Order: sequence, then structure tokens, then C-alpha cells
Amino acid sequence: MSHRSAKDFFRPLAVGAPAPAPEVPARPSRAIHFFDPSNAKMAAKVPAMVGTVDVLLGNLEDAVKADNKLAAREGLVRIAQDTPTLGGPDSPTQLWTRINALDSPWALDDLLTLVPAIGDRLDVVMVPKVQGAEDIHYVDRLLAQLEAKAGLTRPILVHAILETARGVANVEEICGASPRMQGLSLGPADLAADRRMKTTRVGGGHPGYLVRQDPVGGNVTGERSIFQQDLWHYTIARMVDACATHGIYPYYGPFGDIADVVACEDQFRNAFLLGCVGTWSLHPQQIAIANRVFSPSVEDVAHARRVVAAMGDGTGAVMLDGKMEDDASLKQCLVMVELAEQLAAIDPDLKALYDAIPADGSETGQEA
Ligand SMILES: CC(C)(COP(=O)(O)OP(=O)(O)OC[C@H]1O[C@@H](n2cnc3c(N)ncnc32)[C@H](O)[C@@H]1OP(=O)(O)O)[C@@H](O)C(=O)NCCC(=O)NCCSC(=O)C[C@](C)(O)C(=O)O
Ligand SMILES: [Mg+2]
Repeated sequence: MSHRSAKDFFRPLAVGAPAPAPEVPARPSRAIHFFDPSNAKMAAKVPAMVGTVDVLLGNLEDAVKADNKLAAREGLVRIAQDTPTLGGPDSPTQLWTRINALDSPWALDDLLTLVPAIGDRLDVVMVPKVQGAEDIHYVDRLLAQLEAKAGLTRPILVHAILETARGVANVEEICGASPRMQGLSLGPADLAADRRMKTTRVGGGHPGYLVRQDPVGGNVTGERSIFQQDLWHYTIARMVDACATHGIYPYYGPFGDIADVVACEDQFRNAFLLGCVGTWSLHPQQIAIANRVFSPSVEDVAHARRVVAAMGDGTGAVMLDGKMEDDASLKQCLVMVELAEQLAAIDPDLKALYDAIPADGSETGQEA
């Protein structure tokens, strides 16, 4: 397989296209909120959501009826044009879209329409059912041609949904396929079908996927604890490693049981703890869950600041509350402190909470 040279990697793929950015801009994206631009009721809610959610995503793919594909595409253009505060580098809320699958009758026209019309405001294009680097290369070149033609000065980024077994097998090459790559999301429904998993849900657990306590005293019919396991742990962990390797961001994905806000929060929190930066929201009530879970708690930030203060120049080992802290635990705490700073810069409520913590984390309790 041939690869572009290191220097070519950061040259535009079309004459006149903007140069690729060396780093993915670190913009908060705790909730990627999906809406169907062909649904008048949902579309009407979008302008008022600017500033209340990190990402608004106009969905053109699955969950939009085949008969509504054109209306969704045109609706997204109209919404962006009528809502000048949405999207682009200065907006508090990024504008993303999920285009149709590359083998569908709609994907080409999705990009041919959106880039000239609203390309200056479109931050990220999410590509579904990505199988390998070849899918990213196709979108990469096409976007460069369209950006050049439209005279855009800022490259549109690309986000891949991992929802086929082949996509998971190729996850590293997908992440490294282009400097446009912004991140990855899990597509648990399509992925489960493609893998022939025996689940019928959109994300979340399954009561049959469990580990059972050993029989007590050899009594196999006696009372035993069971522990439900996370079906998505393996895939999320692979995504996190692939994304961290390539300097891009991993996200959970959809949680389809809208009413089960408790299990939704658990699933999101597992992803947060494993290294994901955000998740999807399908219904307005999931935005608050995502914002809560993907923002470090006051206790975590206070503890992290205490460790940073106690570690001085960051080397050596100290005892804090009976626990050893060293260079490596300091690095974990810096991940937390830096995330808190990024979020405080865009979220006044969080800023107030974090600002109330003393700089050295003192007078606050233990790690959450
Ligand atoms: C679940 C549904 C059907 C419940 O819709 P509903 O109307 O029954 O809900 P509701 O509770 O009655 O809604 C209350 C109000 O909120 C509005 N509303 C409701 N949702 C939204 C929204 N998202 N954005 C903005 N507004 C929304 C709704 O229109 C209503 O407005 P109203 O008070 O004026 O009557 C609906 O929320 C919905 O369609 N959500 C988006 C679904 C979606 O985008 N699915 C695709 C992503 S998941 C996926 O594709 C899988 C994946 C990754 O590919 C793979 O795993 O393979
Ligand atoms: Mg899907």
C-alpha cells in the first residue's frame, strides 16, 4: 500500500484548497445533538439551541425517510443560512452534518450541495459506515476540490462512524487516513447487525451478557450474584487507542432508550472514564446528561488541582491523603485540569463552579 510522504500529508489535495490543519482544534463537543432538518418541529427548535449545546448535527442519513432526503439536505442549508450564529470558528455551537453512506444515491449530492452553500460554517462532516482508509481518501479529495471551488479558507473536518466489522478491523488506518480526521463515533446498531451480534437495541447493555459469581460451597442452584457486562467495552477501548495514537477524538454514540436516563448516563460515563470526549444526543433531554457526564466534577477538578499544587516541578513522589502521587498521576490530573479550563472558557455555569475551587484545590474533599 502506498502512503503519502510526511510533507505531502499537509499539502492541500486540490489547487486553491485551504491547507490542512496540523492539529484538531480542541473545541468542546460533549453532546453532538442530532436533528432531522426535514422535520419542521425539530428544525424550529434549532436556532434557540445555539449556545446551549456544543454541537448541532443536521442528520441526512438513517432516521431520515428516503422520501425526505432532499428536504433534509435543503432544510439544513436553510437552517444554517437563517441562523448566522450557528457554526464556524466563532460560534459557541459547532455545525456538523451526517451525510448519507458513500454507496447511497445521495452522498455525492449531499457534499455538492452543502459545501458551496454553507461550507464556511460547516465544521465537521460525519461519514457513516466507514470501512477503511479508502473511504476517507475519497471524501478528503472531494472536499478539497469543493473547498477550492467555493473559495473556502478553512478546511472542513471529517468524523467517521465505526459501524462495520471491517471498519473496526481498520480503525487505526481510518484515524490516520487524513489530517482532516477529527474523530470517531461508535455506531452500535449497524455494527451489531454487521457483526451478527444478537442484540436488538441502539447502544446500551443486554441483561444476558453477564458474569455470574462462582457457586457457593459447590451449590450450583443456590443464590449467586450476577454482574452485567458492557457489550461495547472492547470496541470503545480500541477506538480510544486508535484516536489517541492519531491525535483525534473518540465519542460514544447513540443511546436509543430515550426514557432510560439512568442507564444512558451510566453508558456515557463508562465512555468518559475510558477516554471519550463526548457522545451523541438524540433527544433534547439527553443533552443535559451528556454535558454533566463529559464535564469533570468539581471534586475531580479540586483533587486534580491539589495534586498539581503538591507536585511542585512535577517530578518525584509525594503522599497525599495516604496515597502516592508521582509524575504519572500528575499527568492524569493535568488531563482533568486542562479539560476543565477548556470547558470553563465556553460554559459560564461550569466556570463559576470551577472558579469557586481554590487554585491549590485545598479545603475540598477527596477524589469523587
Ligand atoms: C427519538 C425521537 C423519534 C423521539 O421523538 P418524539 O417526537 O416522539 O419525542 P418527544 O419527547 O415527544 O419530543 C418532544 C419535543 O422535542 C422535539 N424533539 C424530539 N427530538 C428532537 C431532537 N433530536 N432535536 C430537536 N427537537 C427534538 C419534538 O419534536 C417535540 O417537539 P414539540 O414539543 O414541539 O412537539 C426523536 O427524538 C428523534 O427522531 N431523534 C433523532 C433520532 C436520530 O437522529 N437517529 C439517528 C441517529 S442514531 C443512528 O443512526 C444509529 C447509528 C449510529 O447509525 C448506528 O448505531 O448504526
Ligand atoms: Mg448506523
